[in-house]
Amino acid sequence: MKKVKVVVIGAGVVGMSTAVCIAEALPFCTVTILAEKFSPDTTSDVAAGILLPKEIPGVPLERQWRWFKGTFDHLLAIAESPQASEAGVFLSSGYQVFKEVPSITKPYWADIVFGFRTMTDHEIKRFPNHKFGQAVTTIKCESLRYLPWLEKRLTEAGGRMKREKVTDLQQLAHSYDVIVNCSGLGSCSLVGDEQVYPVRGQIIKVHAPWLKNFIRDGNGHTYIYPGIDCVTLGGTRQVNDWRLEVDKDDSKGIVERCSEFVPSLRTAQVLGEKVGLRPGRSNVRLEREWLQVQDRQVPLVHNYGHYSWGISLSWGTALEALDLVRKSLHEKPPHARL
Ligand SMILES: Cc1cc2nc3c(=O)[nH]c(=O)nc-3n(C[C@H](O)[C@H](O)[C@H](O)COP(=O)(O)OP(=O)(O)OC[C@H]3O[C@@H](n4cnc5c(N)ncnc54)[C@H](O)[C@@H]3O)c2cc1C
Ligand SMILES: O=C([O-])CC(=O)C(=O)O
Repeated sequence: MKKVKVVVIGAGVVGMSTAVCIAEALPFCTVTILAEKFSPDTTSDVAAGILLPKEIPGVPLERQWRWFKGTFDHLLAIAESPQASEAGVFLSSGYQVFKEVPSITKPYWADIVFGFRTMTDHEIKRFPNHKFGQAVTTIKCESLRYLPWLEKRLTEAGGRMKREKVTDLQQLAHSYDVIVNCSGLGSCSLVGDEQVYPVRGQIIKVHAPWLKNFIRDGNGHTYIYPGIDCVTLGGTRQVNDWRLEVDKDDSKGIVERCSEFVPSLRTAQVLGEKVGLRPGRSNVRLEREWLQVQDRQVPLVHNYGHYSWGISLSWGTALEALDLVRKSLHEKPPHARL
């Protein structure tokens, strides 16, 4: 039987997860990833990798719940397997603290993570500038390990990877039966989506093995995430800022703010600094359209615009993209139904 040719554009956490989901679930498909950049050079490689999303306005909560649940359960199974260390996935406990009591005190994912609770007065006293906090055990997924591990899994499932910048979807549709667009920020030029914009984020990796629990300021500007090889300090959220160079003033600000939480960080050895451009969008675009190519219509599934929550929602959104691909193979295109 002739195999169905699927191409996935993008090799960040969204593209890799989507490609693995399709290749493993639909063995009658050959899956090819085309990407301009692979690990360790994607935005996903810069991510701290904590699973702690915020509500995305305009997306039904039940759908967000599914995206997060799908990701959490998938990564939990890895965290509890002998592959956890190679894949860079582990349980991580800590606090999210707020200067003012937030409007949502119990997020939609409270029943998915472990041990979610409001911090006690005794605990919050450790953070004198903060009034309210949440204690939680969630998952940390380190892309620098996780992406190469997913690449291996994709190859084992028969998938292929090729470095290539895609500029013309029509052209691509001549060679493939299904196109899946996971190009993140690249979607602003690839599909002309004017709703996509960069949100620059800078982080610092430090040697501070004495820190075991994470601390995140509820506004998402300051965070301390202990990881496997180092502690990630962040961050910045600069809207429409395309600079990929490290900004020394940003670094100073990050150390300053993190040291207010943990003074010993002031003298921690710096191991590296990184910048990533988050694919900003008011909501994730996860839908299917049909591309008219001469006399046929090719399904084009979009899965991009994950902003600050790409790791947190990666597997769940990949599962939904897989559903759209599966449906497209059974449905007749609207044009053919006439
Ligand atoms: C500092 C920082 C910290 C973060 N921390 C977290 C966190 O703790 N938890 C969390 O959930 N999220 C976090 N994020 C957000 C997360 O990194 C993003 O949401 C996620 O990386 C988006 O993944 P992606 O695969 O869509 O995009 P990317 O990783 O940017 O991948 C896009 C892929 O598409 C390819 N591409 C683009 N255009 C084209 C084209 N025309 N042709 C071919 N290939 C193309 C690129 O080369 C790349 O391979 C953080 C982000 C930053 C910057
Ligand atoms: O906000 C966080 O905790 C980490 C993150 O997702 C980001 O910087 O985008």
